[in-house]
Amino acid sequence: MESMLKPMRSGDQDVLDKDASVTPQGGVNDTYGEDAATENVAITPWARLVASGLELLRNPKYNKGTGFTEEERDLHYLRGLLPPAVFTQDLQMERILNNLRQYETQLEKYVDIMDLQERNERLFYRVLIEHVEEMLPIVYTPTVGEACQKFGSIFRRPNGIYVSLKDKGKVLDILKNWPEKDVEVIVVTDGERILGLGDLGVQGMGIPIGKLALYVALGGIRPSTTLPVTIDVGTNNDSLLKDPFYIGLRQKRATGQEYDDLIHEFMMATKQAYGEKVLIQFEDFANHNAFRLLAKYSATHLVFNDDIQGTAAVALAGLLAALHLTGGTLSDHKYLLVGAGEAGSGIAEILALEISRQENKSVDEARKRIWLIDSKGLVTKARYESLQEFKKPFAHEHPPCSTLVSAIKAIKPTALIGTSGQFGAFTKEGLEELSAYQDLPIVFALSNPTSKSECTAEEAFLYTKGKCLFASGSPFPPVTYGDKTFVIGQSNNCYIFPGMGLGCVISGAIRVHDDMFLAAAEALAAQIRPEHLEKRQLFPSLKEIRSISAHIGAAVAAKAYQLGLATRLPQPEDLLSYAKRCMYTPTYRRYR
Ligand SMILES: O=C([O-])CC(=O)C(=O)O
Ligand SMILES: [Mg+2]
Repeated sequence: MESMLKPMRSGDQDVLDKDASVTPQGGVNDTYGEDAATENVAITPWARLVASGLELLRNPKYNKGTGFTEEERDLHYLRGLLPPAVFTQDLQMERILNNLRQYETQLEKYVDIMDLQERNERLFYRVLIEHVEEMLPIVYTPTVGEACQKFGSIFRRPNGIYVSLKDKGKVLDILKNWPEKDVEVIVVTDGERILGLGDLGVQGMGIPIGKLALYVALGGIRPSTTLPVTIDVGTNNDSLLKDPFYIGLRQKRATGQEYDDLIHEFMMATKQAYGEKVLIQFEDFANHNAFRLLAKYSATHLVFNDDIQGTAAVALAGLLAALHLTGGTLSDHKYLLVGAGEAGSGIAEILALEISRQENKSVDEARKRIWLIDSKGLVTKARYESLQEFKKPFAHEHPPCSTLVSAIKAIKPTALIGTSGQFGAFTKEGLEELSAYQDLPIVFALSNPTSKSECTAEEAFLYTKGKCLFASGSPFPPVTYGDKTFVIGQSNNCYIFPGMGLGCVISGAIRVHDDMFLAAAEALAAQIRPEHLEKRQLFPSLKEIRSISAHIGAAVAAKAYQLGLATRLPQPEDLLSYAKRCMYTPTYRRYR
């Protein structure tokens, strides 16, 4: 009795440590080893504090600036730290937009609006959500491309996690430095193929930041659960290596085992830190890594590659919408994909899969409608041995064609889909040829940003004499040809990934299945109405994107449940209304 009451002396701890039956082991969720730690093991004293005063104003997650009410100013030690006026969020938004519209360049607008994200997160998302068509070209494609090119010069406050070769063996520790422990969506790049702009090294970070801003604004994912990551293994971009303001490792890209080891450590650390259900979106990796990493980690992680699968699903949705105007089915068309990288082969594969489902035939049979042309010409059987794996299934028997025009003449495609990253690849001659033998040729110029588009919207309508069904990856204004004005649908994966993320999160999916992308594409295509088709608009307006994302999220979640990949049980009865209810809204909360 007496011994039980004796206070423990420090020496006793050593006795306890030696006795496995009483040494604390930590629970299953003791990711950071805090519970398992003994007196001899160091841990970090993480703490959560209630912010007040100036700290509250400097905390973007909670700051409301002039939006704090009189009562909140008293309660939270803010009185005197703010000018006397109290603004509504509406008025604050108007002020932000007024300022933004004064800037002459898009890059200035980018810097200004991203600064707002660092000051007042809710106001930032309110502006994005309510002015999505105006804001997307700034925070996202095309301006984000320029922002990445100049990321070192415009760098102000860091956002997200940078994992570099210097951090080998410490990636889990790095994740612990991120203040949020409940992470649901990660977008990760290694910066090697940023849009169509090539290797921008660590400066590719603008892309994960931009994509995740869209996950929140367009897909309703909670901002605190998003994590942008850039893995810096060096860059082969000589001008960046010479740029004094470059913010990454100043070395050539690591490859092989060294590269694979760092990626693997990161992938393992994410699971350890955030569990099985964290969604990881691979973004803007170069071809030679993109396909490999996707194949490798699809089996063990909740991952997808946006440039392969997201772009493919959005293009498929555009093609399904186009059928309303051309008539017939997907298998009545013949597709020529210009550029056979991630997007090109992703589109080819999803198309083949959808055709095989619709027509009840084999995927191989369906692939016969689909042709690829790359920098070496038409992908044919004769080139089989030298082709990269992902192109081989589309190598058909055919005499060689070295130019696009000769391929169009020979194949006579009804849909021409560009993912080449080559500005001007769709020439006047090519488009004229394409429209010579059909009434409504489908022309998708998907390369980003605008400076890499295969043709402009105007060129597409001009050279096809107003016949084409056009969509582009980057935004274009409406085009008037003759007495008709056409609205240009943006075939950009931003229609798909936010809803995909929402669907995964609300269902607690543990793997991404191709059928979830088919479901997403069909859900997007179902949003097309006669008023869109009248203007030959193959994608609904981005103004409706939150509702569209909810539909996509519900369709993706339904598929995840159907496939047994969902863990959030029981399944909600009405997935659409559940998806809507789960979406983040940026109105201010009242603080007590
Ligand atoms: O970011 C975009 O606009 C679409 C995309 O994934 C890319 O072009 O790599
Ligand atoms: Mg991309």
